[in-house]
Amino acid sequence: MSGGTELGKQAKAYMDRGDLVPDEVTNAMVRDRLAQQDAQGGFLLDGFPRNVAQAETLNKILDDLGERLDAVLELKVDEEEIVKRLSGRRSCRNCNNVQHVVYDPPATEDVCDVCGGELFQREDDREEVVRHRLDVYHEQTEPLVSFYANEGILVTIEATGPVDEVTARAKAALRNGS
Ligand SMILES: Nc1ncnc2c1ncn2[C@@H]1O[C@H](COP(=O)(O)OP(=O)(O)O)[C@@H](O)[C@H]1O
Ligand SMILES: [Zn+2]
Repeated sequence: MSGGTELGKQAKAYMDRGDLVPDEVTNAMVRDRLAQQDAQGGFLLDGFPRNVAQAETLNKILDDLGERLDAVLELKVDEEEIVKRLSGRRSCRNCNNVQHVVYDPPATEDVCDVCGGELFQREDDREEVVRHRLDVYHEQTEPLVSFYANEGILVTIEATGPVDEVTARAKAALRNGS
């Protein structure tokens, strides 16, 4: 979410607290993005929808475009593992590379392996905020599991383990639709 605009500043305040940005903001972004040329041959949405209202809006947007979702992928991970992954994440101020203090430690502490820029911890990756994001998930996002199961397009995988294994599991599950 880039800097200066009033809307950007408002959104950042929600994000830093670990709350969802208001639906008007995200819905408009998704509507605009899906209308662009390169989305016509297919698209993958990551982190949207995050609540039932967004899911209903998404169905309307897709109806208007004459499209529909083929699959919704649910990644299941133990909660304490999620806390470890996010609270140990470090992002580069310069090139947006993402590393992890334990799982992908930089050669020099707090220095990006890719560009030598400074690694920092996102405000919302602080442990207290991660735990709040999990509460928000259970309250607002988890209902989408049954929403999409009812639509018959939910695909669930266990997302614990090495990145390449989880990637392989996701690809296989999306091919088989189960
Ligand atoms: N669909 C959405 N609706 C509302 N806010 C969102 C949505 N997606 C992302 N955000 C905002 O952006 C923040 C960070 O997004 P998130 O997907 O958790 O980041 P990451 O995938 O990098 O961990 C969220 O906590 C929330 O404030
Ligand atoms: Zn970098």
